[in-house]
Amino acid sequence: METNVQKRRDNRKSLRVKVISLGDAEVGKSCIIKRYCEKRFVPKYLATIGIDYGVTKVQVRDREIKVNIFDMAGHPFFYEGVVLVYDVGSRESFSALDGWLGEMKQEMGSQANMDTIVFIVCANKVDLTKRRVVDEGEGRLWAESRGFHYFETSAFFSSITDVCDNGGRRPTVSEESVGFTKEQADTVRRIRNSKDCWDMEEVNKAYRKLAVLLHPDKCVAPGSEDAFKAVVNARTSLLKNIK
Ligand SMILES: Nc1nc2c(ncn2[C@@H]2O[C@H](COP(=O)(O)OP(=O)(O)OP(=O)(O)O)[C@@H](O)[C@H]2O)c(=O)[nH]1
Repeated sequence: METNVQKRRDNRKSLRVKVISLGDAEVGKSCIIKRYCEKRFVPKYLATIGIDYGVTKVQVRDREIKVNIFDMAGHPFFYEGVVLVYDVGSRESFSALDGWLGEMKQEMGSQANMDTIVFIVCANKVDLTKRRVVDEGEGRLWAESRGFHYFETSAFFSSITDVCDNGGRRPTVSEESVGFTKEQADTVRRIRNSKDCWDMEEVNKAYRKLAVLLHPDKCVAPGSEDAFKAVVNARTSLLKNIK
């Protein structure tokens, strides 16, 4: 028979964490959870109607962690982890992540301490390479500039069983910890999203500053190489037009 001391010791070792998944419809949240919890892929689409759709146990060092995964479903209780999912073939689902974060903050209320929550971003459906429209650099930059962990996932060929190994407090975002500055991240985003022709005056003024900021020798922010090339190309084409 188990003694009380033994029971207390087991309780101390066993932790329960609550995780929610957020993201647009059909990005693959249920499939990721099913795969993680049941180590199998369920290729059927069923619109999520319940709230509790995944329970699993993981061992992290000497601790057993019971992971309960819920969908959003409007239940304002405290979460230790949030899995933000988007479909790499849908820019809309990527752009929607800010809205999901905002909705979550609103739901948690003013006492919410977001710093104690571990955020995981799953760029899902990476197996469908031909329809991919959000590349790794862009997704990683969005996640890492907020101190979130980033994973490329596919319910077909990978799992996110590493997620709980990163448990504990969410790393605070500092320029030292992510390796790039906020200014560098904002500039990479601005340039990569720019569809307009460059204004010559802006380029002439900004080229030197941008080149210093984004040069691959100086900037390790994901996507910075593309951003640097875009700056160089813009300058080159402007110079051609002037000649
Ligand atoms: N190719 C591919 N298809 C996937 C992947 N993950 C999910 N799917 C498909 O995407 C569709 C939606 O998946 P779900 O897991 O139901 O999506 P959901 O985000 O839970 O959707 P809601 O319940 O509406 O919120 C299904 O038809 C899945 O078979 C993936 O990694 N690759």
